[in-house]
Amino acid sequence: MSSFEPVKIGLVSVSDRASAGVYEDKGIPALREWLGRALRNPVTYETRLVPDEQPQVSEALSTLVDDAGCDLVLTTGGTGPAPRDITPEATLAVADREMPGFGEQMRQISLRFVPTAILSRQVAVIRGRALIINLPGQPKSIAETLQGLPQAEPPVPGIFAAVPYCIDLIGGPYLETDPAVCQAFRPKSAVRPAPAQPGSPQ
Ligand SMILES: Nc1ncnc2c1ncn2[C@@H]1O[C@H](COP(=O)(O)OP(=O)(O)OP(=O)(O)O)[C@@H](O)[C@H]1O
Ligand SMILES: Nc1nc2c(c(=O)[nH]1)N[C@H]1C(S)=C(S)[C@@H](COP(=O)(O)O)O[C@H]1N2
Repeated sequence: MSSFEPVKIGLVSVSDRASAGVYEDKGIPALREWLGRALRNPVTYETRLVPDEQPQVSEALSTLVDDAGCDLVLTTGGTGPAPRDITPEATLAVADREMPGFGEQMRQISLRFVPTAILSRQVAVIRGRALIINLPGQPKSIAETLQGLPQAEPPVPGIFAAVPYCIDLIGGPYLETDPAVCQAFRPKSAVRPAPAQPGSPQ
């Protein structure tokens, strides 16, 4: 039994073609794969695969937060400038407050990978006691933005490093990360001692 707090995470893949079955959705598996490596908490996932339609994306986000009780919701896809890219608008439509630093930092990180990073209009917002973050649609961009480039000189922290403390501040569960994947940052005063693991000395 884990003594880390349980967390509920919503994953929303916004893709016309994946939702229509034209291609296999790789967004949700990529999100689960990265989060599964990064988080030590027991996680329950709620997933949605939706087309690029603003009402459907907003509805998915609001029900994941209000009804399913997600602490964190990550979207992938639909952040670009094409007419059907509406994920940022759908996210802002359900926002209580904006968290502009996440989008700013993701575009900076992504510039290290692709010159078209600035084409992503991704946003992050708070709704109730949940954080909602947009990621780009390219499946490989998920690990790129969440993890950054920890081996680069100087290292580029991924945006997930700031997610646990943000969730603390909005009243959510205490997220613990595997430092080999993501070194979460909290001010010293906010760091809690790690819970004892079964089999570890008392
Ligand atoms: N959910 C997904 N699963 C697999 N590949 C994806 C997914 N979403 C995007 N991609 C890939 O990343 C590219 C850029 O993503 P983008 O969100 O701009 O898609 P798009 O061109 O709007 O198409 P669609 O909405 O039909 O996925 C896509 O052209 C596709 O190759
Ligand atoms: N890390 C990362 N960021 C990225 C990309 C990428 O491949 N990797 N693709 C860019 C491109 S080409 C576009 S058009 C925008 C928006 O993508 P979306 O519409 O798939 O969300 O994200 C940008 N950000």
